[in-house]
Parts: sequence; structure tokens; C-alpha cells
Amino acid sequence: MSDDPVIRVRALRNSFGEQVVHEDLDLDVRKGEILGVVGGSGTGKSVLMRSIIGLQTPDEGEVTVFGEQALDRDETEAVEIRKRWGVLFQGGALFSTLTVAENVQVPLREFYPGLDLALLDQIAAYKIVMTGLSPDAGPKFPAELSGGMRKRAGLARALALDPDLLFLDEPTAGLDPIGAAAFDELTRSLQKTLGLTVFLITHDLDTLYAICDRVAVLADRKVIAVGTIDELLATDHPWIQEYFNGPRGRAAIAGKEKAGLND
Ligand SMILES: Nc1ncnc2c1ncn2[C@@H]1O[C@H](COP(=O)(O)OP(=O)(O)OP(=O)(O)O)[C@@H](O)[C@H]1O
Repeated sequence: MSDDPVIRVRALRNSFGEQVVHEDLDLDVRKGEILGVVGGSGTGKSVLMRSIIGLQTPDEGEVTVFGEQALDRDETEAVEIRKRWGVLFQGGALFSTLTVAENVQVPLREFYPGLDLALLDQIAAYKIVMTGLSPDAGPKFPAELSGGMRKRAGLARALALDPDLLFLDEPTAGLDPIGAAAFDELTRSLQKTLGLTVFLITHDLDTLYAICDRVAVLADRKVIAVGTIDELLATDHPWIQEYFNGPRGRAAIAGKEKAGLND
């Protein structure tokens, strides 16, 4: 892991009408880490992600990705940066009228329009298997898949362009505990194998304990703390204490100790 930030956000401000969501928000995401992003509902986790990937234009601030300014770029430059990341939106966000394989091919067709069909099929098949789906999932439509399979299909699409950086928005939401743990394990193993940097929004305490290298906490319109869970626990912010030391936080620690992951 290196200390070079892959994502650098400075003095970010986002608002919707009178509602100020972020004010003077700073954040660094280091190369090769899984950074968990937590915060109460409506604190602006998704808006932060959208600002970084260019789906939301902030009022003020600076966003750098891979050392390049991510805001105010012309379309050609923006495309070059977008090729280097993949995004799994909440719920998977698959196109319902396309098969899983066709969904995975969407970014390939968008960014590399010249690829021939056989190659598109090969790449899609490879990504599908890589995320733990059976090859039979390729010709299926999203409605024919379970929630967990849809998440994996969304992940296969996010990995289509061999990204360096992966954005995951609540990837385990709606999954049963076993499915969620399996998805966490998949995220960790892909991150290690592919050398990914991961920006992971979650409410899932088990995910934070199981796979996140550091956690950033959003509250009061900014990132109020970022660090390992032990470092966060050493702060006295009431929301952080309540979150990690509340009943669910304690259950997550107990679960981790039981699974022998504390080594
Ligand atoms: N396009 C938009 N127009 C108006 N308000 C918006 C828009 N997008 C987000 N907001 C508001 O910004 C705030 C932050 O939203 P965001 O979705 O980022 O929260 P979040 O932290 O991801 O919440 P959750 O954990 O519930 O998913 C919310 O109050 C939301 O209503």
C-alpha cells in the first residue's frame, strides 16, 4: 500500500437549493486500500461518490483522481479517467432489458466501439466467472437472478474495463448475512488479486470490520474522521462512539472474533 492518494478531495461544497450537504469536505483515498465510507442516512455519501465520478457538479472544491483534476475537464480527458474506474451503484443498476452478458458489455461497447462480437463475448464470460457467477448466468436477464447474483453481475460490469479504482455503493444492502459475507470476501479477494483501490459506501458494520483498511466518517457536512476502526474508536465523537460501540457494533466485533479474523 502506498501513501499516494488515488482520490484527493479538498474543500468540497455541495448543496441542493437551501440544503447544504457538504461544506469544506476533505478526503484522501490511498492507493491499494479499501476505504469504507460511513455516516448517517442523508449525510451525503452517495453525493460524495457522485461528485468524484463526475455525476454531480459541486458548488466549490477540488477533486483529483489519479493525480488529474476530475472537475471541469473536456470530454476526451474525462473519458480517459472514466476508463480507469468501475462503479457498482446501489441495487446493481443493471439494464433490465439486457442479459447479464450484454450488461457487462455496455462499458466495453461505450469505450471501445471497435471490439468484435466474439471478443466482447469472451471478456463478458470471463468477468462473469470472475465474480463467482456460473457461466450460465450470462444469457439470463436481471429479473431471473437473485439479489446476490444481481450484485455480482453489477460487479462484473464494474470490472469490465479492468479498472484500477472501484466504487461500491452499499454493495451488501439487501443481502442475507451469508450472502453479504460472501460478497465481502469476493471484494477483498478481487481487490488483492487485481490491486484495486476501493471506495466503499456501506452501513454494514460487518463489512467494515471484515475488509476495510480505513473508514471515513461523514457527519456535520464533512469527513469528521478517517482511520482504522481502532483509531476511530480512540476519538470521542458521539456519533462514532454510538456507531461502533452500540449493540450492532459490538455484535460485529463478536462476529469477527468468532470467525478468527482478528489476527
Ligand atoms: N439530486 C438531488 N436533488 C436534491 N437533493 C438531493 C439530490 N441528491 C441528493 N440529495 C439530498 O442530499 C442529501 C444526501 O443524499 P445522499 O444520497 O448522498 O445521502 P447518503 O448519505 O448516501 O444516504 P443513505 O445512507 O440514506 O443512502 C439528502 O438529503 C438527499 O435528499
